[in-house]
Amino acid sequence: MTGQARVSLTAFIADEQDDPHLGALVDAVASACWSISRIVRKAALDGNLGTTNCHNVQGEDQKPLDILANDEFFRALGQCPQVAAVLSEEVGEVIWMKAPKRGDFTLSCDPLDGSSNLDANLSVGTIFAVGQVANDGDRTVLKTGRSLRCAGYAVYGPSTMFVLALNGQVNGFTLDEDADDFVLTHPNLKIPPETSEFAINASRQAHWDDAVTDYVEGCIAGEQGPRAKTFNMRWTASMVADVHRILTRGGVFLYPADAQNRSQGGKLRLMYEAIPMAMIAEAAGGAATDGIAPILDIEPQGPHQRIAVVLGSSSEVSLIADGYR
Ligand SMILES: O=P(O)(O)OC[C@H]1O[C@](O)(COP(=O)(O)O)[C@@H](O)[C@@H]1O
Ligand SMILES: [Mg+2]
Ligand SMILES: [Mg+2]
Repeated sequence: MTGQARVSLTAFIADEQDDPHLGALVDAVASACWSISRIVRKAALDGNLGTTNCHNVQGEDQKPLDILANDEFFRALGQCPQVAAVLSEEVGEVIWMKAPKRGDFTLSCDPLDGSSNLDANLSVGTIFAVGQVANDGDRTVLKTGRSLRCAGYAVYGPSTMFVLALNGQVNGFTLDEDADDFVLTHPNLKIPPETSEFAINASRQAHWDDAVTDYVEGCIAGEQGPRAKTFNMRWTASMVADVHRILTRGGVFLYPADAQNRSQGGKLRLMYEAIPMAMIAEAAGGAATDGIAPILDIEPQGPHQRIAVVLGSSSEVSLIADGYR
C-alpha cells in the first residue's frame, strides 16, 4: 500500500461507524494485543516460556503467556466503562465488570490462541468477539453469533496484525512498532470461493467419521481422484494462523468432532474461537459450519462449550457439509 495515505485503526473505525464507545472498545482490545505482542516476543528473555502448575476450567495446562495475556486483556478492558462482562478461555465463569446497561458491551476472548506453539516460537494469536447488552439488567452473554457487533483476531507472526470484521467487511492492520500504531495494510479481505488447500490435524484420522475421511481422501487422491485436481495441506496448530492464511489465499480449516472428542462436543470453543472466526469468514465471503448448521446460527449452551468447526472457502465448506447429510 505504498504511496497511499496511511490509515490508522483508530481513524478507520471512526470513519466506519458512529458509536464512539465501540471505537474506544476496539482501540482497547488493539492496545491489549499490542502489549501481548511485546510480551510474546520477549517471552524467552523474560523467562515466560514453559509451563505453570495451573490449569484452566477445561483442565488444560495454562502456559505463563496464557495467564499474562489474560491479565493484559482484563487490564485494557478495565479502562472501558462500557464493558459490562468478559468471558475468557482462561477464566471459569463470566466476569461482570458492572451492572449491565442497555448498549453496554460483552466481550468473549481467547487471550492466547495456539499456545502449544509458544515454546517452538511459531505464530500464535488472540481472538475476540463483541456483543451488546439489549436492555438494562440483561445478563445474557450466551447469544448466537448473529447478534455480534464485531469480531477479530491478532496474529503474532513475522509481523503483528490485527484483523477486524465490522459492518460486513474484514480489514487487516499491521502493527508499525516505530509509530506504535496499527495501520491499514490489507483492506477488504475476501476468501476465494474455490481452493485447493485444506488444513486438518491428520494425526486424528483414525477417529474421523466418514464425512471427513471421504473429504480428505478425495483431496489427497489428487488429479486421478474424484476431485480431479491436486490439493495441498497445511496445519499450524494455531487456529489464528491457519485462518489468517485462509483469509490471505483461501483454503478450508477443519477441526471436526471425532470419536475421541465427540463426548465433549469437539475441540474448539464456540464462544471465543468458533463464533468470532465464523463471523470473520462469512464477512469475507466464506462460510463456517459445524457440519450441520452455520456456526453463527447455533444457540450457545455454556461459556466453554466445544464444537466442530469447518470454515473457509464456501465451495469446500458446503461440500463437506453435504457429506454429513
Ligand atoms: O493440538 P491440535 O490437536 O493440533 O489442536 C490445535 C488447535 O488447538 C488450539 O491451539 C486451541 O487453542 P488454545 O491454544 O487457545 O487452547 C487451536 O489454536 C488449534 O487450532
Ligand atoms: Mg484457542
Ligand atoms: Mg487460548
